[in-house]
Amino acid sequence: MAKYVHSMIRVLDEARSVEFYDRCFGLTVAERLDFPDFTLVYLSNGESETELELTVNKGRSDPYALGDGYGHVAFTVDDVDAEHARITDLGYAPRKLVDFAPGGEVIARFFFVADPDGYQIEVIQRGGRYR
Ligand SMILES: C[C@@H](O)C(=O)SC[C@H](NC(=O)CC[C@H](N)C(=O)O)C(=O)NCC(=O)O
Ligand code: NI
Repeated sequence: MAKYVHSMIRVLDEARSVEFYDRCFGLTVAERLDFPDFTLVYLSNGESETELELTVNKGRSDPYALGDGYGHVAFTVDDVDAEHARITDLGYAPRKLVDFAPGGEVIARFFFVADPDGYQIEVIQRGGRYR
């Protein structure tokens, strides 16, 4: 049985990204592997076994092309309305809250917020199918 362990995104500024994921989602650095050309930073909330891996290519300053393939990384929260207000107060400008009902019935309430490199992060109300 394969075990899902992480997703990786490439970021330009390690400190900026670590601060964003800590302030918005309580992720902290579980492991940091530094090499001559790049650094791998593994973020965890200390409970979930899955991590977010940040790759920092040293000397890279031009923004990554995220393309039209990348969608989002998702978190669930206890109170999505309160988190929307809190992340707004932090100055990260989340998009509006959505009651997502593609077939007429609401299947999720969520919002998106862009991380410092432009990766969209989905924040979903916990409950229903989202434990
Ligand atoms: C250890 C494991 O979690 C990894 O993800 S290492 C994968 C490896 N990463 C790198 O070489 C980092 C620097 C590279 N310039 C990059 O930006 O990825 C790798 O094979 N990366 C290629 C990839 O497509 O992920
Ligand atoms: Ni990896």
